[in-house]
Amino acid sequence: MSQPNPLKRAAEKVTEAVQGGDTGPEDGIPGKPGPESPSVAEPTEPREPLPSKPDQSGPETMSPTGQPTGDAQARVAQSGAYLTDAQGTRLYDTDHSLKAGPRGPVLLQDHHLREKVMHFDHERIPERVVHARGAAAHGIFRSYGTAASVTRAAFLARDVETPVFVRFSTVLGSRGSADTVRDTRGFATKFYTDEGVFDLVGNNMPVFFIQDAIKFPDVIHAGKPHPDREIPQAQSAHDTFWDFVTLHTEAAHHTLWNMSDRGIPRSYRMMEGFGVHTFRLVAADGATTLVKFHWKPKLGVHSLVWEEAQIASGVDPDFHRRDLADAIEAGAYPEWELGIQTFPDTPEQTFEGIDLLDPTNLVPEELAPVQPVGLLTLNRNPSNYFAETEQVAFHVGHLVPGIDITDDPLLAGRLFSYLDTQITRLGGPNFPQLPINRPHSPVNDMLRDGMHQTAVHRGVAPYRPNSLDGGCPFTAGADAGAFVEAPVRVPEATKVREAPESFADHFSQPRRFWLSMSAVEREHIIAAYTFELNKCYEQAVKERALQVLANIDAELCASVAEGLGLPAPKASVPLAEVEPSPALSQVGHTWPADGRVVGIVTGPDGDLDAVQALREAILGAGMVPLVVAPKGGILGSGDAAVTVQRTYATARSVEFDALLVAGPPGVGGDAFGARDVKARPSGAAVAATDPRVGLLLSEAFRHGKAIGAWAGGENALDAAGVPGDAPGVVVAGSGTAALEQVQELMGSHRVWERFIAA
Ligand code: HEM
Repeated sequence: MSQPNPLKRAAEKVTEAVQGGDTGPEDGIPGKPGPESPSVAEPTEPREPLPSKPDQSGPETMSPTGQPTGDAQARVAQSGAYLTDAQGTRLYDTDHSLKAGPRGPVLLQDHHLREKVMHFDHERIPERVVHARGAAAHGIFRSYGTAASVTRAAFLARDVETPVFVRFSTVLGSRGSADTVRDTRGFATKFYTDEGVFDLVGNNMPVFFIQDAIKFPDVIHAGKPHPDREIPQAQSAHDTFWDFVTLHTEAAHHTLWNMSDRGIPRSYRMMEGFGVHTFRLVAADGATTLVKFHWKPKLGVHSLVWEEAQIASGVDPDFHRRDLADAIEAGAYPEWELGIQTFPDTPEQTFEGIDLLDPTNLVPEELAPVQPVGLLTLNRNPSNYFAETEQVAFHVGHLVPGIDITDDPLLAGRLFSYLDTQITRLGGPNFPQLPINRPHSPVNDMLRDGMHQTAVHRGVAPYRPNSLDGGCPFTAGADAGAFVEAPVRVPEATKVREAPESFADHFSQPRRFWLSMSAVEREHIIAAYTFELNKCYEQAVKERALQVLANIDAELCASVAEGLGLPAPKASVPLAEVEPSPALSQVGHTWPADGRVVGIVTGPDGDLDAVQALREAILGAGMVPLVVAPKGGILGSGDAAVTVQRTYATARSVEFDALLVAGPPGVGGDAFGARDVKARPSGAAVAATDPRVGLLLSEAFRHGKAIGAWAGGENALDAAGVPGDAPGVVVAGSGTAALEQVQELMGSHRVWERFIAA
């Protein structure tokens, strides 16, 4: 990555987060006046402002046109040295209700109690009906100008910088569900352009379950917990999900993506994003081009393995949220290139036989290369989760001149759904006035009043034309920067409730995806189907699922059938002849190790000088070192002192991309703190290894992580049953030599040879 080495504070920061080292802000609230308080006529409390944390600046007031005024008075209204009630009256006590004597009943007249509890009672708003669980960040999008020939969108002209807000999410789970469940991930970007807000509301998969939005309530009903017991949470491994996706075989492609490693990303920072639908770009001269949007992560596309995802759901349900926030706070800003695949805007709207209006289709990059058009950098965490991440309102209808829609029937329903749901979720129609949703370009609408109106509109004639308010604002043509719909011809047709014939092929695209996978990715897919279908109770659902798989690939079907203990059916349609698309596989590419997490496992008697040198080397390489020791605190003293970030009890393999095992100064020393374990096992080799370290190492080995050891650290490998000569296991003469080899191994993300299928 291009930032200066950013990770100096990462390790300490992570420690603070885990160990609760951050004691939080001071409240700056003055104490209640003592008995000798002077009379009200002589205020003697300090007049100079005390430090006020957290920043409670109120929202800025809005101009009549809905713009922030920057009015300092209004912002000060919710800050300052003194705690006040909502009306700005200073409080002397907020811990005791007003009572008739200390042991007496609480008085109804306690207006402060009522206000405080009333507000608390209404703190929650409905969670999103889908994508409820999410994490977000602010950033900048800088365009390369390479799209300027096909779109007149000003933010895509050369070297334009546009502020953005990006929210990542899971789809099925509730707001408090775990991050690492198997699911599609949302990847929604709000561009605050000079021409208005553009939202690219995409996913980390390029295809969708259904072809028509009218089925969206159905597919979500099927995926959400069962309505009787409200289980399972954030899971597709249940009967109703599989019932739906096997009855609606158009879902076969997206389901296959969900069962692949894409369903369990390693990090939001390491996910691709897709606009899914085909959009239409409009150039300055009015020429139109069909286009699909792609986000390509600079750190590469990486996934967890299923066991890691399951462990993380328990040991750190906030795994992805924490990863994103920590990386940004440490200055390791995640980056993605925005790219476009372009297609001629023909009346058929197909490309190489692929129907571009069918959102269950992707176009292989080998047929239409992704052309980079700009760089997204996320560089600031939100300061308030509710105000920003929860209240942000994305909408596929937030378009700017130069970007238009197509007749994809799934997109049509979305154009209705987002605004509609936000009226309930955000409590009325004025949510565009919330700070996170405000455009950065001037707003001069004629929308008035309504719940939570914060603008103080002036004038008497909110209609156009008028002759009272100085005439009326101009409406602009395309040449003056207006959004003008591309004048696309609508075919003459009869009204029907039907899908086009070209939407009927549900299996050739999933077959291409399957054939494009490496052996190890196929093994993961088979395991995922087998796991999920074994969680279903209904035999008929399992049998139908096998029929869908038979129509994709015989080997896939036979392997899953074997795991289910059922016979494999024959395909009921001819299997399509398709060319694999190597770009779809995550294996076989080499990626930078930037931002990766390397665990250094040591004990109190470990080679601390080497550990210290290793930390520096890891930081210098743009990665994050985390020292793992028997307990928290500081190991050693003086120059060799090493801060511990993870203890043996808290470290699990999922958190690390690689492990380095520090040897003791003298081989045979008690480097791994077995003394801390009550049930210490006997036997010389085992005695040197804490069983929790054994678990960490054996997990890391199973998960395909690169592992290095030096100066006796290999004893711990032996004790954990990790063969020193296995692929991706390095025993070196020094910590830095081990790191060098481990770093190279990390380029391919995992040691794929360790997986059975490889
Ligand atoms: C290509 C298909 C789709 C994609 C890529 C997609 C993506 C997303 C994303 C990323 C979000 C979360 C936005 C956020 O972070 O706030 C979201 C929310 C939502 N989506 Fe979709 N979605 C798709 C299809 C649909 C369809 C067909 C409908 C309805 C007909 C729909 C309705 C919704 C609703 C109601 C929300 C909640 C919005 C809110 O409460 O603010 N989506 N979708």
